[in-house]
Amino acid sequence: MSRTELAPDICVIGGGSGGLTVAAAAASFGVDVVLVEEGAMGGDCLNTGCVPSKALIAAARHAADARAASRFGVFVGEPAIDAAAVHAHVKGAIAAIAPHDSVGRFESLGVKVIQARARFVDARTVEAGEFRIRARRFVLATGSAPAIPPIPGLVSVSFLTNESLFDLDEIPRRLAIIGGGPVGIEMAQAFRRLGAEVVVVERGQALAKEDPELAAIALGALRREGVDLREGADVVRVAAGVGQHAVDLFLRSADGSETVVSASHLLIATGRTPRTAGLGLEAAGIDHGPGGVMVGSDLRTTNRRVYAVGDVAGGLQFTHVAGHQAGLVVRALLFRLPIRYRPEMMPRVTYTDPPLGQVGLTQAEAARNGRCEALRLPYAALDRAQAEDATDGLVKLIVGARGRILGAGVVGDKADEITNLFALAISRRMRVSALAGFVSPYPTLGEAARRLATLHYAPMARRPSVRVLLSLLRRLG
Ligand SMILES: Cc1cc2nc3c(=O)[nH]c(=O)nc-3n(C[C@H](O)[C@H](O)[C@H](O)COP(=O)(O)OP(=O)(O)OC[C@H]3O[C@@H](n4cnc5c(N)ncnc54)[C@H](O)[C@@H]3O)c2cc1C
Ligand SMILES: NC(=O)c1ccc[n+]([C@@H]2O[C@H](COP(=O)([O-])OP(=O)(O)OC[C@H]3O[C@@H](n4cnc5c(N)ncnc54)[C@H](O)[C@@H]3O)[C@@H](O)[C@H]2O)c1
Repeated sequence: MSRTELAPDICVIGGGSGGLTVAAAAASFGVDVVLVEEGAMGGDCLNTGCVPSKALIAAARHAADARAASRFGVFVGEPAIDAAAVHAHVKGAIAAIAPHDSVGRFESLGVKVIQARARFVDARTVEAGEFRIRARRFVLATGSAPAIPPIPGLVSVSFLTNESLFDLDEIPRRLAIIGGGPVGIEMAQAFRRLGAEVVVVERGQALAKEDPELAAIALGALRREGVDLREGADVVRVAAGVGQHAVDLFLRSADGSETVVSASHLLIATGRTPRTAGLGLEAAGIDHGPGGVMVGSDLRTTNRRVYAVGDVAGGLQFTHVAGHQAGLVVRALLFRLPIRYRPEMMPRVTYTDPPLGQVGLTQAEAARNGRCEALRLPYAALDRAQAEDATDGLVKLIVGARGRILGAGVVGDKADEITNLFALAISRRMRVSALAGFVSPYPTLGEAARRLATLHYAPMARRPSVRVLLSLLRRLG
């Protein structure tokens, strides 16, 4: 097959959160960019990840709010759930954002978009459809796919992943979820609120990457809402069920006891596999392993012409991380500025209700690195939380030597938004004095930041030297 030769400045492989950011930013400076995308523009986040999951969570929150309204003296009764309308809302959210990520928009920015599968044929050439692309630099942003665990019997039953879940236009009668990470836990609460019975089977601890004290509050809320969360349980076998039960899960707990969980639907949420297969990475001299493409803190692969960003580069798998890495790569490609990706600065939020946000080090991580102070403020101490009857929450601030803010974690109402404030503090390497010195509007939940900073200084007020100084000043009149 004779191919059309292209020689752009930059070739981006993958049109998801990472790839689109690189392409749009580089094109906005007039750089010649080719973008290759084999599937839907927008990648996982828009089509099968963040956007549909958050749209479903929003619908579910309205159902939960209706149920909880009686606490405030407002009686609306048990909400009726119209599954088709919920599905339409989810698809509507995707459709509203899709034009921003579309081929048309990128072409209008000056990007040449090739809709085909890309594959390296040598260290500086990629083939995609009818094109042969020899670019000055390549950016690999092919994302990740759901990891399917090797559970006996799984291949012979039908199951959902994030790639098929949002096409459901019914609410499962009984949903079993394997995996208690952010995907499993967010979806468990959403489907439970929309009327499904939900069982989550997690072989270790649910939300294990989070501060256990904060995770316990989010998971407690799920359990109170009726999610059957089974931690420390191994799925030893899966088989087709009978009658209403499409699937049976055979579980073994840590104590050796065995149980069977039957469900109408099964969701696999056991992590991700970087999309590296079929990319010709060997031909290009790009080292990779099960965790993804190997990159240094400069985001360069073992082929100096090729950078990798987002899920395919392993590490933290979030849209904002892919976008941030993309921005760093653009700075390097266009302005030759050095890159130093700092994962410790990256915030994350699990969108449970209450949500759980974290940035910087958790208390346990900080303690491993040396002495630190963990300041804690329960939501019950915040007037706004009392007014909202949203006292189920906790804010933690981890402070290191000379008052340096090392980390912060929030679980509670609007923790997702409050995390932004702490992300700024960490990214600017602020000290706790910066949080003590700003005025926060009353009554807000974000006031917690200033209140925690005040707690840091409280012991100082009890120091004898401070008392002596105060009495001296008093005597001066
Ligand atoms: C259910 C779910 C919910 C999530 N919620 C959140 C959230 O709330 N917040 C958050 O920050 N993150 C969330 N994430 C994670 C987030 O979706 C990913 O981290 C993000 O999409 C990664 O972006 P990316 O650019 O690396 O990959 P992707 O967005 O997956 O894009 C990769 C693109 O590359 C294309 N591609 C792959 N191989 C080739 C090839 N050979 N040739 C051409 N094109 C190719 C793919 O078709 C795809 O479009 C969620 C993930 C899931 C599964
Ligand atoms: N709010 C957000 O930002 C958000 C939401 C969803 C997903 N994500 C991203 O997507 C990534 C993938 O999420 P995820 O939840 O699929 O993966 P994950 O790796 O975070 O969690 C998977 C869980 O499945 C468990 N597991 C694995 N195999 C199992 C088995 N055979 N039986 C029982 N349990 C098993 C693991 O112990 C783990 O707790 C996350 O790392 C996150 O970065 C982010």
